Amino acid sequence: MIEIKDIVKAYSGKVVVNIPSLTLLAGEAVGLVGNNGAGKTTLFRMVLDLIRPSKGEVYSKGVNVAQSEDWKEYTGSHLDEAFLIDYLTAEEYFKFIGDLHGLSDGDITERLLPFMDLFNDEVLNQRKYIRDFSKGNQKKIGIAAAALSNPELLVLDEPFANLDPSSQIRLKNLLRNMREQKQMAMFLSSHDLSHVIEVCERIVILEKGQLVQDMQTNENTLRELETYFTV
Ligand SMILES: Nc1ncnc2c1ncn2[C@@H]1O[C@H](COP(=O)(O)OP(=O)(O)OP(=O)(O)O)[C@@H](O)[C@H]1O
Repeated sequence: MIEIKDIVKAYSGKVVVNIPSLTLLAGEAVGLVGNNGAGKTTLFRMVLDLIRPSKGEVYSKGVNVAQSEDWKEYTGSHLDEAFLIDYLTAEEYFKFIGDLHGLSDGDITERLLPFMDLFNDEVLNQRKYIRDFSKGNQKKIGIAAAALSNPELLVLDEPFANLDPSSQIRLKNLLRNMREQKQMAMFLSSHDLSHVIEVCERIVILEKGQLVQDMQTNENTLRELETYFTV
């Protein structure tokens, strides 16, 4: 589904991402972990063509993301609050995103149903603009909007950050359900090792821009990651 070929991103001559090769299969959930500044967000930004690599290419279903808009049809993403529209209510924003994908109001309502537990009565019918929501609730809005089109690929940067413990568990279960029911491929970054392992069948570790490990998750993965990050 996604093929990263020999990408390098450098700022002022300093290389911040350098990945010779990384492939995500259709329906596969890959968790990206790594310490602050490892290059996770920069990698996502290149996958979503928000920034261009200094060298190399990202292909989505065999097409260079920098040379086509086709991938936008089947890719949902939420990296940060800049993806939201501050001056809309949550409902207006979902309608805006729904319209982009040709969804009716009924479709939108139906597709938001699985998010109701996560929303915890704090997202819909609040009569306030997105800019006035808490960081955690803004994140919930962004994730729901990213998933609204039932994308084949969902890219989320630190989806568990800023969420309270109950919301983290609800989100984890929601992501697992979306994977199972819709065979949605996912590319998620997280500093929460246990949650990301529970959602993803494969974990990739980035360190200083380099891919240092690529592993299938199993019952030992959490211990292995904790050992890796214990320095
Ligand atoms: N526009 C930019 N100009 C200069 N340096 C940048 C820019 N964007 C990112 N960087 C640098 O690239 C490196 C990787 O940053 P990035 O945000 O991708 O890391 P990250 O793994 O997402 O970190 P975190 O876990 O803290 O969110 C950092 O050293 C960062 O300072």
